[in-house]
Amino acid sequence: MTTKSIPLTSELHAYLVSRGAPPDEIMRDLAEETLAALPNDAQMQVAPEQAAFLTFLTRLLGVRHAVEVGTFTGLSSLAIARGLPEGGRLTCFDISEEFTGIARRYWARAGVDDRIELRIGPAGDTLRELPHERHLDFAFIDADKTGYPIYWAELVPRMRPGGVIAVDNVLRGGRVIAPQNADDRAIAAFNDEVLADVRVDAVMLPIADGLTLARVH
Ligand SMILES: C[S@@+](CC[C@H](N)C(=O)[O-])C[C@H]1O[C@@H](n2cnc3c(N)ncnc32)[C@H](O)[C@@H]1O
Repeated sequence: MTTKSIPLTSELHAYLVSRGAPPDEIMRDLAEETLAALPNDAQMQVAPEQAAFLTFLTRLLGVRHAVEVGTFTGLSSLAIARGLPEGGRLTCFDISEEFTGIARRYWARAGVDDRIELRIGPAGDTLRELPHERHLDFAFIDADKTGYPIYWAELVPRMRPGGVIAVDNVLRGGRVIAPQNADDRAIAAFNDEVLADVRVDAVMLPIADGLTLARVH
């Protein structure tokens, strides 16, 4: 019995990943290629247990229409797409053709490219092009941290009642309680905004760098 999440050593993390839903060969290759091609950015990928959780959650919620803000080389989008049923759709938003060029290849290899649409451009602008209706079942926010309040403002009114928004990096490596830069301060303020938002019920989970799940009323 413990009243808080236990710290994960590298060994314990490897155990958790191996006994949870370990990444398959395609996801392992994607992680390896990302590290080789983009060594300075590879840490932006979601953790393997988060990828497994995103697939699980997408299936659990019966998601048919999902959005991702911040696609990078495609690990989280691949995980979400794999959880979609036949006919399900994932719309991805990113600013980088270079990063998402890698994503496109892995979506094709995994056979999910036909259910993913990629929109390139600043998500603050491109999200506004989505229908102004409550049509989204699931959204994952994992882009530039100062943009989170904008993405939240665009997404919440578009979620169907009971739809869920997942938000990554809400702990900022622990720095949310003593912010050291603009991104830390943005996330600390964003977390306060979510807590005060009467349109949602939210929980903050200590998965990887912290993941908030918000259910929209
Ligand atoms: C943390 S990474 C996303 C990681 C991804 N979820 C994964 O699991 O691989 C953040 C991404 O946000 C994108 N990004 C940064 N600023 C953006 C903006 N204004 N609009 C859309 N995407 C943006 C970057 O190009 C980068 O690919």
